[in-house]
Amino acid sequence: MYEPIIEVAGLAVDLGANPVLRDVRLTVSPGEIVAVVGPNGCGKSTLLRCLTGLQPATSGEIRMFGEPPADNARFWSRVALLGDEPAWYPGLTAREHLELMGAVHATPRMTVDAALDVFALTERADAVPLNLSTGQRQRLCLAATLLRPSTLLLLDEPERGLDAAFRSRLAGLLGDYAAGGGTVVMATHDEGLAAHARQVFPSGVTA
Ligand SMILES: Nc1ncnc2c1ncn2[C@@H]1O[C@H](COP(=O)(O)OP(=O)(O)OP(=O)(O)O)[C@@H](O)[C@H]1O
Repeated sequence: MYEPIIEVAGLAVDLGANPVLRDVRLTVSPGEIVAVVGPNGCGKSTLLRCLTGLQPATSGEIRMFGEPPADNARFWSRVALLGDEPAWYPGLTAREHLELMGAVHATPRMTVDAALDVFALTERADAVPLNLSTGQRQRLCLAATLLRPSTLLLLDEPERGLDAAFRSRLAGLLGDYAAGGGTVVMATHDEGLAAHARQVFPSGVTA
């Protein structure tokens, strides 16, 4: 049976007096990779926040896995979010941050050593995040997001700080995730990442 993971209809969001989103329509099926694209300020991050339930809609309907998004354990057991850079735990190394992620999830998608390898952090595993470069910190964020079990990735500008080679590698990693049955929705300015995805504008118009 056809069961979309995400259904958005008539979504409108006002932030203060600012009409940010109007009449957004979006349907996402399992295994899809969707890139939310468009210029700065067009509402990409706002749409992603609405999908998590962290941003209330002014009007319209959002269904995630068939029900309204809810900030609860059941929702977050299926959804892995990459948003802004997180607050880091003082004194914990890159490896220890990943070990924490592995420890709180019964079935991580990969081992810590594999995540360090995939995200090219093995040589810097014993550094604290604040002593990593911007791109290395972003790779650590991505490693933590991909290590935890999920069926839906919501990624806000996953390319932030990454060099061209790693952006290309990321496209492959997201393709592998989708090939394994996962679904990806990302806001991105990266044409390479978007080229591997179905592109939508926050206005709901398909590219
Ligand atoms: N708290 C707020 N009050 C009023 N307007 C806001 C608020 N937060 C964001 N906005 C505005 O909402 C609009 C959409 O912002 P959003 O971050 O969703 O855009 P975006 O498409 O993700 O942009 P970018 O490509 O720069 O990341 C912008 O015009 C922004 O200035």
